Amino acid sequence: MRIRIDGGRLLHSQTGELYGASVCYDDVTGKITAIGDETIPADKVETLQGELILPGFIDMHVHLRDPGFTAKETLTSGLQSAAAGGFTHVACMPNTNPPTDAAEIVRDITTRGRDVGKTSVHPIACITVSQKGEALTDFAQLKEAGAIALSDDGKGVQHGRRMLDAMTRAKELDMPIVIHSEDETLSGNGVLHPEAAKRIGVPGLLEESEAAMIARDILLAERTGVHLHVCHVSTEQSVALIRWAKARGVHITAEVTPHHLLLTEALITEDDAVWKVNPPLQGERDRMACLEGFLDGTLDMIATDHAPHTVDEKSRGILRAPFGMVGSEVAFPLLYTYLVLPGIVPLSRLVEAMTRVPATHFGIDGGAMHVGGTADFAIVDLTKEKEIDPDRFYTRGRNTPFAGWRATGWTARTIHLGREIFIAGEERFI
Ligand SMILES: NC(=O)N[C@@H](CC(=O)O)C(=O)O
Ligand SMILES: [Zn+2]
Ligand SMILES: [Zn+2]
Repeated sequence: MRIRIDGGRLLHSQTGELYGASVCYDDVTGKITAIGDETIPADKVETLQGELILPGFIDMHVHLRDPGFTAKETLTSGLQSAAAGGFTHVACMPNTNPPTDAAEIVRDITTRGRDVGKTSVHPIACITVSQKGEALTDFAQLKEAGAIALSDDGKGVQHGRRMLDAMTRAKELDMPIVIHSEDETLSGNGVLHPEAAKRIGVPGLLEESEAAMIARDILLAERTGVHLHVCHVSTEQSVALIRWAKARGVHITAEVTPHHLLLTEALITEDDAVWKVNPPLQGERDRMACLEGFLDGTLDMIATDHAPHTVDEKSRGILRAPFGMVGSEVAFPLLYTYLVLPGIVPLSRLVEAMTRVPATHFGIDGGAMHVGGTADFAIVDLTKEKEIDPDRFYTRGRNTPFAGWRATGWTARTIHLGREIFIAGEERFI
């Protein structure tokens, strides 16, 4: 059946302007069949009230916690949460139990993810067996099973020579190495930015631990030619190093999270683990450098680092609670409301960083709107403003410091491969 959506607004990929247009797609082939006006023939017509029809969002960094930590999240709840945030593709990190270090685990996530019938999931497999930082996993088998990239996210690969071996092998197989940059000899048992740590009375986590590791891996990426992707960049020094690496022609990409673009350590005035995230919220100078890096393309894409934990775990105080914040459902509304509306970031930059850019760098079929392309849409309502209420989340996680913030730009509907995977207000099935 050919379905035509009238009354929506599209973002012009060249000019960055919004314009009214009708989009027609086939719900059997899952392809866009026409972009034009209300005269395009169709079997069914739906009419919007000026909502944006954006390409489905792509998030290269989520934690779905399945297998092993299903009290925090399941494939079902995590992918439903992603769909509710307008995402049609997510890449999930391997710090599950068991960790994604073997082909059968990659296949299990892919198969069960497909069965959920929501957002597509692309497993990122471990660099080292059990994420122990020692023996390398079998990259060829992991790739063959469908792993999109390799990472030990949650911790960094501490041993330099082993990372060099990993990059050499990954380059041969044309697989990206995705790094959680943390030199543990510097970060130690730190939990917050040193300033905030002093206020709360917990150990500080040195900002330098991030850039130190990025510097090492840039050098190794230059030597090996691997595609190096840097997770959740948070400091001014890291941005400067990545900018330098790009100028040298190193094959490097980087992501920044909504929380590192919007929050700083100065907000942490009481011992509430809702603020605890790795890398930690940094200083205002770091936040501004991330913003600048995001605007000039040094930080290529937005990734949420959606990291759900249980209410119980997050009630243990900053020292004892696990690191992490949820992100899938609030990413676009927060960035739209607090960066695009005040004129800090152009809408076109935000949208490309959540669509075309990750699609291009990771070879995902999506991220653009053109005839013959995949019918993947985030239909976004810019008129409805509401308060962020974690109790209404689709994710099992409630851990967000943005609770109570007002935002607009909520996803009204998400369409993936021509099928509706989310309608605002739909029932949660967890
Ligand atoms: N970001 C976090 O604070 N936590 C992540 C781990 C990670 O992304 O490094 C988690 O798995 O909970
Ligand atoms: Zn990480
Ligand atoms: Zn992560």
